[in-house]
Formats: sequence, structure tokens, C-alpha cells
Amino acid sequence: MCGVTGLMLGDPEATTAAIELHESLYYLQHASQDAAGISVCNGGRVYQRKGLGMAQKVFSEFDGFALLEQLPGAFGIAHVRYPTAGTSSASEAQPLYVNSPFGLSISVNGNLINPDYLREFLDSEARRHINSDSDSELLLNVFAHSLNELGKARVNVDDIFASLRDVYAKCQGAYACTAMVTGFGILGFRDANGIRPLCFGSRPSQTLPGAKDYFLASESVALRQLGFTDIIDIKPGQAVFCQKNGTVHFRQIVEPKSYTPDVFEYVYLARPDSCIDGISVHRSRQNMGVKLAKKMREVLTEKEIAEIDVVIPVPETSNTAAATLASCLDRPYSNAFVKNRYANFSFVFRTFILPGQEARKKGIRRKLSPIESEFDGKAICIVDDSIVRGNTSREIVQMAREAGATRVYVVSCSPEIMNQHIYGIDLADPDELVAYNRTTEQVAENIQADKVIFQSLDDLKAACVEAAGEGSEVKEFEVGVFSGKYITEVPDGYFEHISQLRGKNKKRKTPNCSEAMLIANGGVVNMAPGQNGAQGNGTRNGVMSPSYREDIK
Ligand SMILES: O=P(O)(O)OC[C@H]1O[C@H](OP(=O)(O)OP(=O)(O)O)[C@H](O)[C@@H]1O
Ligand SMILES: NC(=O)CC[C@H](N)C(=O)O
Ligand SMILES: [Mg+2]
Repeated sequence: MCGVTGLMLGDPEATTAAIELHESLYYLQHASQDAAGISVCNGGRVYQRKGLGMAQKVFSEFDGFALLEQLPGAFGIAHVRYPTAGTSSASEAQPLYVNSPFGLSISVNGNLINPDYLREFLDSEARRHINSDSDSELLLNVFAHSLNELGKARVNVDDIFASLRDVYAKCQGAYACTAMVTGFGILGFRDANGIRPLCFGSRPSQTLPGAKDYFLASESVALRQLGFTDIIDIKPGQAVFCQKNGTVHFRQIVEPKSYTPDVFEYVYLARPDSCIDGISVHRSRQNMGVKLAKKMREVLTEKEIAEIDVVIPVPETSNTAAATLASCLDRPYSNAFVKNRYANFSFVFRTFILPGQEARKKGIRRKLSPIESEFDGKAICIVDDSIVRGNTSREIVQMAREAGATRVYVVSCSPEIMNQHIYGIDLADPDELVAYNRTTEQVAENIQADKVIFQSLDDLKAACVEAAGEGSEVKEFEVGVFSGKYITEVPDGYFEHISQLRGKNKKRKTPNCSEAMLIANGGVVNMAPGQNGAQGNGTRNGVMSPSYREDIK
């Protein structure tokens, strides 16, 4: 659930790619809040800036002029990160770079589920040193090794596609990536099940008549906002390479194994103004509201429904579904929780993706406050898109009761989450999931609601399929968090591996030695905060300051 982008400007003399790559990060910031970065290429050299925090923090001192001066180039890639593997240290911020062969950079959205195998392969066979715990560094090095094996001084497009075949063969899991081959062009590719999203669009060059600019992004909103049209989804197992001479090459690298996007994109991850694999996120959420209203009529009596005074969303992902549900039940709708939009700390953004349980809990109270008159003496129905650890609903129910609510129903647009997410969302260990090993009644008791109602999995899938536009090929989804059945095989020991990793990361307070070591990036200018009058963002040359994370504890 990281956000990735890639831009090729059609005018080879242009140096402004970083301006729009930078802008694109703000359209994907909802996906990830931990780190951000941009790498661009100019005259055979890579210029890079990355660090911990949201894009605004990492690029705080970069006005348009500074971006152009320090990140010049006609093409490049960018990333916002929410860690699912490794640590949240600055050294794992992306894009990642490896100098041999050809100078490769990569931005990855997703998660690999066979890191042990890859680490072993890279160590004993490929003889490549891996300097972090990041699974994306593994993927980059598998790609680099395969390209290197060609034994060529210069590669062509066919070589790049041929090497990708090796990535698909070795890397298991979900990934949608943008990559850059120094001096040559940008690449986009997507796993063989299409679990993580990636789309592509074009527009006329603004500086070279007749030429075209090309853009890749995790979500269509980024393309549309930057004026790109003819937006298509990269298909499972497909890649696209945009060469700096203006040519674009599509190639089916491997046969698709399925076409099963992660249903959680529609439930929570994506922006409502995006369209993923031909399915409007907004429309799918409206449908979730329709289906949930039907389920409520099955679970509650007519009298109980008639007695609901007001339907209230938990801002903001559930707003769309809640409004539709209220209209289907013919009950009043109210935006009775107000979201604080103006604070300049990270608590007010998406609390679920904040690292650390305490930070999440604090974040909910700081983010939302009730309009008391909408609760006082009323029977209310609170709608959320999902209930994961139960932090949000527990806190929200308490706030509603403190404000005087007499009866509180909590309804969820998605089913009970009882399993780990292994394809790019760091949900939690099962025993931290509130629905794990609990009946619906026990969940209600745990979050102190009068009743909890979950959407059924069939209805959730139908809500998404019915939101598809003409030509969408998607009929099934990756739904492992709900069903426990994953689209790919899961290697033995993987679940234990991620639990151990979580335990290790929880215990860590200061950066370890490997975080403090920097890769000697031949040719890469990784500008340190503080250079050129910058204030810095808690990192210096990729080393996390021990105190940096204290602001979210
Ligand atoms: O049960 P929990 O562990 O609390 O997780 C579920 C909550 O987290 C998400 O909200 P978030 O605040 O991240 O984002 P939003 O503002 O987009 O709804 C999601 O929308 C639920 O409200
Ligand atoms: N959320 C993601 O897509 C994360 C990408 C990668 N697994 C990382 O942890 O950096
Ligand atoms: Mg929410």
C-alpha cells in the first residue's frame, strides 16, 4: 500500500520531471505516511531526495526552483512508503538504488512473501550484498542480477523485459513497481495476479509539439490531476517501458495467474476519486452501503431500524457508504464527527497506518470530535469501512456515549478481519484483530456497542463487481484477510516470520548499526536535509535520528 509513480517527459531537453513527481506524491499520500522520495535522471546521472515523514516534510524547503535546481531531469520515479517489511528507518525509504548494472532505481508497492529464499539466493548465488531488511531491496537486486547475467555493456528494451521474467519467477507475493534505468527510461510492472494496482496514461508534451509525456501511478487520481488521459490499467504480469527517445513498449512478461485486485483497495486504501481495474472506488463504496442496509434489515427488526435517529460515518473513508446506507434505510444522515483538518502533526491523518498502538489511539481522539447535539438522547448507527484492531470503533463508541447517545449500533462495510494481510498492508498479528476468535456479540462487547453488524464477504465482492464499468475483466478479488485463503501459495514459516518481525520492530527504540550505514551510491546525489539552507526532517544522510519517532509516541 505504498504509492508509486513514474514520469517520462516527451521533451528530452526538459528538466522539470521532479515538479510533477513531487505533486503526484500528494495525490497518493493517503496510502502511506512514513517516508517519501523522488529519483530523477539527467544526462546519465541520478539525483535523489528521500527521507522519513510525509512528502510535505521531506520536501518542505523545496519550492519549485529548488526542485528544478537540485532534482533536474526529464524522467524519474517517486514513492511514498508505509513499511510492511523491514523497518521504518530512513535507509529503507524509496526509491532504492543500485549502481550495478546500469544504475537501477525502484519504487515498490507491495510485499514479498519469500524473503528468506531471496536473501539466500542473492547471498550464495548472486553474490549481492543486501544492506537492509527491506523486501524491495531484494526485488531490486534480483532484477539487477538478472540484467547483469546478460553480460552486456548496454541493454535494450528486450533485455529489460527478459530480466523481468526472472523477477516474476523468483519473487512471490504482490508488487506493482515503477523503476528507472539510468540514462535509458522508466519501467512499470505488476504481479501476475494483479493484486496491487498500477495505471498508465499520456498527454501531449507541453514544451515539444508532437511529443507525448507518459505517467505511471498506483491510482488514477494522480494521473487525472496532472492532466493525463487515455488511462489504462497495467494488466497482471504485464510491463511497460517508456524510453527516453519517446517510444513506449508494452509486453506481457508472464501469463496472468488470475486478475484479482486486493478488495481492501476498494474498502479502505484507495481514494474515492480513483478508478482501479475499471471499478470506480466511489461507486463500490456506495454499493457497500446498499448491501449493508440489506444486511441490517435481516439482523434488526423493523422497529429497531425505525428507531435509529441518525446514521453517522466515521470520517472519512466510510462517508460515501454511510450516506447511501442512510438513504436506503430512510434514516437521517449526519456528519456528526468532525475531523480536524488543520493540525500540523501526523495524528490527524490516517490513524490506522500510524506505527504503534498508542499513537493510533491518541490519533483518533485528536482527529475526531463529536457534535454533541447530534448524539444527545439519540439511538445512533455508526458506519465504518472496516474494523481492524477495534481502536477506532472502541474510541468512537465511548465518545458517542460521552456525548449522550442512548443506543449505539456499529456497522462495518467489510466483513470480520480475522487474518493477516500479506500483500502490502501491515494489519496486525491475528490476536490483535478484534474479530479474531470472537463472535460478533463478543466484538460488540469488546468495543462497548449495543450491536455490531458486518457486511458478508459475498456482498462485499458483489458491491465491487457491480461498480465495474464496461470492459472491466475483474470478477474475483484477493480477500485473504477475510477468508484466510490467499491468492498465492504462502511459503511455510512466512506468518511466523512476519510476527517475529513485528515483535522485533516494536522493541526497537533506536536505529541499529545497519540503519546507520549508508550505501555508497555511486553517482547518486542523496541530498541531506540541512544542505542548501534546509531545515532537515530528522534524518541526515539516511540515518534516523534516535529522537525522530518521539513525536508520534
Ligand atoms: O479498527 P481499527 O484498528 O481502528 O482500524 C480501522 C479504522 O482505521 C481506518 O481509519 P483511518 O483513521 O486510518 O483513515 P480514514 O480517516 O481514511 O478513515 C479505517 O477507516 C477504520 O476507521
Ligand atoms: N506498503 C508497501 O507497499 C511497502 C513496500 C515494501 N514492502 C516496504 O516495506 O517498503
Ligand atoms: Mg476510518
